[in-house]
Amino acid sequence: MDRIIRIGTRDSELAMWQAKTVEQSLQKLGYKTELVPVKSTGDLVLDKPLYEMGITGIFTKTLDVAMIKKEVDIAVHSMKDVPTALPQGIVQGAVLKRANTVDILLHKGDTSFMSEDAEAVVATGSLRRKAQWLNRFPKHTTVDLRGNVNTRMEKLENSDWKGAIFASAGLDRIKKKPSNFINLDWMIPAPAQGAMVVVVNADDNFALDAVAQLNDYETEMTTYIERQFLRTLEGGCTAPIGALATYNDHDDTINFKGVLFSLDGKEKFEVTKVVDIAEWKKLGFFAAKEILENGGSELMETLRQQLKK
Ligand SMILES: NCc1[nH]cc(CCC(=O)O)c1CC(=O)O
Repeated sequence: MDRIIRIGTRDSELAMWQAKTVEQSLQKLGYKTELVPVKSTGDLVLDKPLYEMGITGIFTKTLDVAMIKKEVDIAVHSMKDVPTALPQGIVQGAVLKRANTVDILLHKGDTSFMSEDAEAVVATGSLRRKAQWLNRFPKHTTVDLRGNVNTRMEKLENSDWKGAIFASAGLDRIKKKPSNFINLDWMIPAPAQGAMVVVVNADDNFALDAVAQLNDYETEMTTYIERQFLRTLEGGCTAPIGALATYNDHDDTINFKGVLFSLDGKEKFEVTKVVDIAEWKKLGFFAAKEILENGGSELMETLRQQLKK
């Protein structure tokens, strides 16, 4: 146990909280650790929408390089920011027990704009959130909002927008969730939202053994289903896709809901499934196939054209 496990992390408040949580768990198991904060391009490049940069791995790229160069031994990520295909030589070591998966709207006290016929401006940098918001509130407009959680809250404060959309988990973790929020329980979260993943160099058995002890099997399974759905649909583009799988322990089943939207939110494909736990390995694949075979593949092709750089 003498080796020090170097934990790579982005340097935002949320990322640091997540990495420290992993660090504490490893220390409790008796491991020596060191935190290595790294600035990532996701924080640095803020003048262009993320999807225009053509990389899904915008948040993870810098840490991937640090891993491959063996500057760090493991890295902690918000799992929803991690591309479905990991770089060669890097493997998933553990998925931590999932937190709240819901998206929330932060507002400024007045929520009367949340009606069918009101006009309002709501901020989000996510295509998935934008499409689902416009699907529900067709008369609203959305504006792009990026940066880490803290920056986005500040921008909302200094704007005339009615509200902005966040993942509850991010604000809960850094204890910055204000009282003026609404749970968007109708919005389907990003695949793996609310889950943290620890990635490890594939040839590092010491770190693999250490990290494996942090894995939560239920979260590993449900995020696998959601990311398989995403991977089967996406073909390498950041489309408006949501997915949520939950496990019911009373009858040993999985509930799954997956959605695909057009950018303006007007077109919507949805699949809902309840299956026996024995069928979990292919659930995401079959759900995606169902959408693709019912018109979803045409929409995916349109999205690929629209999002192409
Ligand atoms: N894309 C940024 C990001 N990545 C992970 C989280 C929060 C934690 C999570 O969703 O797991 C956030 C912030 C947000 O979406 O508001």
